[in-house]
Amino acid sequence: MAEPPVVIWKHEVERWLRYKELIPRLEEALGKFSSRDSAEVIQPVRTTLVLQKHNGFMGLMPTYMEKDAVLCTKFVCFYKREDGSTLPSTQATVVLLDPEYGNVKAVMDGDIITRMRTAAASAISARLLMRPDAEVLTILGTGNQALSHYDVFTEMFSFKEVRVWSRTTEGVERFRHSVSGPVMPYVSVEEAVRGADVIVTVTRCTEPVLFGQWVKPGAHVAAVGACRPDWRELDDVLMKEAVVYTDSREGAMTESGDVILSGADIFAELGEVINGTKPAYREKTTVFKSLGMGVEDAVSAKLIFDQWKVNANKS
Ligand SMILES: NC(=O)C1=CN([C@@H]2O[C@H](COP(=O)(O)OP(=O)(O)OC[C@H]3O[C@@H](n4cnc5c(N)ncnc54)[C@H](O)[C@@H]3O)[C@@H](O)[C@H]2O)C=CC1
Ligand SMILES: O=C([O-])C1=[NH+]CCC1
Repeated sequence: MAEPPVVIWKHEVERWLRYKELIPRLEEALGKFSSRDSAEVIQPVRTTLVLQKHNGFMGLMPTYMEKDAVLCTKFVCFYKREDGSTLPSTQATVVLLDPEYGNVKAVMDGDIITRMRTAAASAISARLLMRPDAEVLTILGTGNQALSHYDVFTEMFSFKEVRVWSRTTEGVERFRHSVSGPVMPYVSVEEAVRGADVIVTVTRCTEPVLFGQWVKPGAHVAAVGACRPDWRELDDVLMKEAVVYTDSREGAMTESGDVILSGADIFAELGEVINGTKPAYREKTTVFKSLGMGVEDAVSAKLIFDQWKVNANKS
């Protein structure tokens, strides 16, 4: 008989999920996804329900990795919050199942998973697409994703300068006091991004906040927010001038306002660069349009569950 499911809450997810182990697994999973081999990864574009009354959405993100025996789904609710709202803008739960029996093995907090795997995917994009001599990183936004992106980008790379922008002085000050290293605060987007080699956009904007005319030629942009077909973070100039990479073509063509409304071409998936089937144009201006994929949650959940099991058996 199947064991009852375990519940792995936030503090345990924080304990067992580490960028050092997550990044190589994520990179491998992105490559498997882009190989379109159904024995490696089956992951449809997420199903999204509109929560009209609450100005939000629920995404259901199932993934099956036959060879790795991983069956997983995430439920993620995300909202277009009013300014000043204290309600969370994203909440997620991850469910790991046994693919043979169909029983639930674990229910996990999905917030930390979402923060870390999203930041890790952006860091992989930067490792592949930024210029090797990149010195200046700018983060637009100061919320949860901004914090996880700061952590992994400063852990993986040695930027000489890290800048952060928020619409308010309080936002940048809060961010400055939450991170463990140096950061230069900005309240003008243009000043924050002029001369930057890498720009991360992690806002809840629905209209463009980053304009191509401010972006240094050859810069790399990891665009993480704007995950609805009518939401934008980047303007048409940037989308059309840059070489556009994404996590999933189907996902981007269905959900990304930056791709759909600008009419920009998608050059490649990150997994195709990892697999060596598409080039990384480091010397050109590049955009990685991230929507988030179930396979990223699945490899994170397996990593956490395996570590949890080893350690539960010890005690
Ligand atoms: N690509 C992916 O895999 C994922 C994308 N996301 C998206 O990333 C974005 C950030 O997520 P979190 O950091 O969790 O949200 P958050 O609510 O913690 O932070 C959002 C940030 O955007 C700022 N902001 C809000 N409205 C704005 C506006 N109109 N103009 C400029 N800045 C504005 C807020 O002040 C805050 O700094 C959201 O759009 C979310 O949907 C979240 C999870 C995964
Ligand atoms: O992949 C993900 O979890 C999300 N993408 C956009 C909002 C949440």
